[in-house]
Amino acid sequence: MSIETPPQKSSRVVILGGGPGGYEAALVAHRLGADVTVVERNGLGGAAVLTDVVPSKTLIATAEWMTNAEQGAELGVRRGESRPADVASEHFVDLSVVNARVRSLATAQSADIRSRLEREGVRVVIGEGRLDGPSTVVVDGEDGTERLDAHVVLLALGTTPRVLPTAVPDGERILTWTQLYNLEEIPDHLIVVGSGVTGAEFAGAYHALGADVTLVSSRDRVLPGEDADAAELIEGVFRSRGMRVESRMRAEAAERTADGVAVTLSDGRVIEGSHVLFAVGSIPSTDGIGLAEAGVELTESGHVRVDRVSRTTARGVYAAGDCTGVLPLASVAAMQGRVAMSHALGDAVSPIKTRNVAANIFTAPEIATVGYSEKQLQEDGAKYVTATLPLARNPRAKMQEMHDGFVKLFAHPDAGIVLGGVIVAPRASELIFPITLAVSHRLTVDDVADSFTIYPSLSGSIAEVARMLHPRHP
Ligand SMILES: Cc1cc2nc3c(=O)[nH]c(=O)nc-3n(C[C@H](O)[C@H](O)[C@H](O)COP(=O)(O)OP(=O)(O)OC[C@H]3O[C@@H](n4cnc5c(N)ncnc54)[C@H](O)[C@@H]3O)c2cc1C
Ligand SMILES: NC(=O)c1ccc[n+]([C@@H]2O[C@H](COP(=O)([O-])OP(=O)(O)OC[C@H]3O[C@@H](n4cnc5c(N)ncnc54)[C@H](O)[C@@H]3O)[C@@H](O)[C@H]2O)c1
Repeated sequence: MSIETPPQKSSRVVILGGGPGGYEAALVAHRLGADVTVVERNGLGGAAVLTDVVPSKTLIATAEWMTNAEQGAELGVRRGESRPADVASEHFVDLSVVNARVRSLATAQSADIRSRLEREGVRVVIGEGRLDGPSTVVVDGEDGTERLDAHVVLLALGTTPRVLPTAVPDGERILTWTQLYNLEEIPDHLIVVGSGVTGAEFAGAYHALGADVTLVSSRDRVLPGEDADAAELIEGVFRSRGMRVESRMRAEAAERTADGVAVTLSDGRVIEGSHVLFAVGSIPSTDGIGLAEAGVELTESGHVRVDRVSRTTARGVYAAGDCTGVLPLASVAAMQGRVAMSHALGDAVSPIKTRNVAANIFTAPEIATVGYSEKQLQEDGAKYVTATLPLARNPRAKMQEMHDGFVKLFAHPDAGIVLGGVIVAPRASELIFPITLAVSHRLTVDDVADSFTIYPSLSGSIAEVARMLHPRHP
């Protein structure tokens, strides 16, 4: 694919949105010689830092500790002299302390990003921005209204939680995930509606923190978009730990009761809990800010239509991140933003390849994936071979009492090129990298199998699965 790269150094760039799609782009544009302004209505770092990635993964750090503590008994850990008590029961979580830590980490990271941008010479304007045509951004800020003319505009607007009109959040009992971090006590019974990645992560985390959890899942199984074996395993783990999963069920409405919430399900039943969390998807923040008037075309779902170098349909206007609906991950948002600025400012650029993106679901165990999924390979009618090794066969996993998980690889049957992989394991997010390298650089299963791994180590299973896929030519 040939890409025109107009030389536009010393351009004025205005970026609407200070999340990963926006702030990473700002740094690149500044380095490429542009005069850069970032307009943000909340805080730098965006939803990623203030309400989504950073707070959820910080909360999950405590949940992970609790999950590990539960395993202590199996490893022979006892508290006190020869007292065979269950270690987990000796610990409880003080949610007010956990959430204070979550909020302070998020605020500090947001402040760090702002100072980094300003130190490098990027101007930050706090206020609500909108387009007035393709090359002017109008900001309603603390100091009144300001018009910013730009050669290049980047829309990095992100999304906000989808809200059901029959279950309007009140921030106390009926919640979106952005409102969870003010809770002072672990809910007695948290009903989580939606079993996508957000719902599954919070359901797992709150269960580990000590809440009773009911997960309302509209599909046959939780995590419908993920590798089927991985999703089935996680649902099994959820159930075996005592979580209730209401499958093929939708929440129709939620209302407050005297001491909690009542959630009406699609089969007419009403389930009661102390709190309900709605994790039913997100809406792009693209409405009412002059996009259509400026020639920026939106898709039916309200996302900004972009090509593989992040151009919108309006000349000089680019878009990055969740507002494009390409792949809602912080890493992808940042990559789209960098690609947009490199393209706009005439630097070398390669179009985004979402095939190489690694992603992780922070349940316990985690699910990490990279490259082609089995579903994509089947839909494309691609030739592939696959092998899976249960974690329980790995010596290190046995030593650590890790029972649930596996390593799975997909490869081309003749050339042996690694096409994709799935790891379900504690800290799978850290283990996936060798497979990411293999997928990105078209390494073969033999390349992976011939590399030394530590004995004993979980990564030994990656080499062993690769060995199982050694192409045999007649
Ligand atoms: C609960 C949860 C957990 C997640 N965990 C992970 C994870 O572990 N790893 C991962 O990679 N991804 C994760 N994601 C996805 C990740 O949060 C998003 O992909 C990422 O935030 C996208 O970045 P962005 O820059 O597009 O948007 P955002 O981070 O949403 O930033 C957009 C910014 O634009 C601002 N804005 C919007 N409109 C205007 C306007 N008109 N004027 C001024 N400012 C405006 C908003 O205030 C916001 O700050 C998670 C998502 C959720 C919901
Ligand atoms: N660890 C991570 O990287 C991470 C974490 C969270 C989110 N994300 C990103 O955000 C994206 C969106 O994930 P998400 O989970 O927020 O949204 P989603 O749209 O993927 O999932 C929402 C789920 O709620 C269900 N649902 C909708 N209405 C319902 C109702 N009334 N009752 C019951 N269920 C209902 C939907 O069928 C869907 O399965 C993910 O694909 C991922 O890319 C990433």
